[in-house]
Amino acid sequence: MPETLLSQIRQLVTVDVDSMDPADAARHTSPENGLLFCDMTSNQAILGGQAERPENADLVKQAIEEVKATYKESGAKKEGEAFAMDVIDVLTVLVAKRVYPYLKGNVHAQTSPCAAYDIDQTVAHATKLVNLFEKHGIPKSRVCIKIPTSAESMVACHKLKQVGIQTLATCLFSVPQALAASQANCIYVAPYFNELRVHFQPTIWREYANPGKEHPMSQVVFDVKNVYKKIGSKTLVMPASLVTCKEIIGLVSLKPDHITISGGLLDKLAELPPESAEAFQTDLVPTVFSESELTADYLANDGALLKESLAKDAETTRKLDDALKLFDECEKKTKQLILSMV
Ligand SMILES: O=C[C@H](O)COP(=O)(O)O
Repeated sequence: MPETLLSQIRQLVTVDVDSMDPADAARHTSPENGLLFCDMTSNQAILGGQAERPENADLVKQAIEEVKATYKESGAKKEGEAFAMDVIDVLTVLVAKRVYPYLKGNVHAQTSPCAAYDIDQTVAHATKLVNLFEKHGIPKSRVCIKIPTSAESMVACHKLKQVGIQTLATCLFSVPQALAASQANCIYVAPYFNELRVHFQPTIWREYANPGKEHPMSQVVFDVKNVYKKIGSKTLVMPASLVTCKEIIGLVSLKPDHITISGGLLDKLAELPPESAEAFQTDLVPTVFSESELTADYLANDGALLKESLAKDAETTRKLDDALKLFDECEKKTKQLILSMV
């Protein structure tokens, strides 16, 4: 019998840590007993939070020195924002490396929001990140690159698969995005249960008495799972952007493959008793999609069909664009911090 809500949830779904803080990972694992998280997810907001912590100043300085040393070797002469971006990439690896011992799966790193609507830039940034992880001893097979689910990005994921780079389609709010991600052979999709802004502006977060049934994203997650089953997709569903334990219980009732949970919510789950089996059952009914919707090629012509679907879906487009804007603000803030430390 599980002793806590967290241990119960771990029996029902693969739990990942949505944090780059090794203390969060350490509190809920026991490497000597084989209790580990599967993956560690991250994004520009999570990395920025780590970069700002005074106790991580030495890590930022280490990243700065490493980039300067590589410039010396190669003769590169980047300054300002371009230099700061190189430092962010190294810092991402150094920070992720501290959580790696608590994982049996992948470390995740997100491509720059600036690249989100450009196929070549996304491919280049993802490749650069994987190479940096390998340089620091984390093999390609244990790295997953998180890429926001625009049409261009999904074409990039398809290209990255050809060179053995694992990807996750993040900031996902619709079934067509999930179909495109599956066609791109992403290993995961991350439907955002709440739009990213709720973490920056908590007053816009809306509470539902029964999130697993009433929250509009529950139906999307449920439909993605069912559609994937129908088409025999290998892409795994890893919901993200959770605010409460109640949301997590509701999501687990939809039987996702994974769920990524922040340090604060892991702590709360570990303090709560297990729930009844009924709490993890759903009475949602899958939406019916036509054969042509399921088999259409979303990636052809640089993702033309996904572009069309996003153009018709104002809500998904707004949430995706807003997440990219917030990630961009976080990335810019981290760049300023780095430049102030040079
Ligand atoms: O910013 C926090 C949200 O949980 C987003 O999740 P993520 O790390 O999968 O992007």
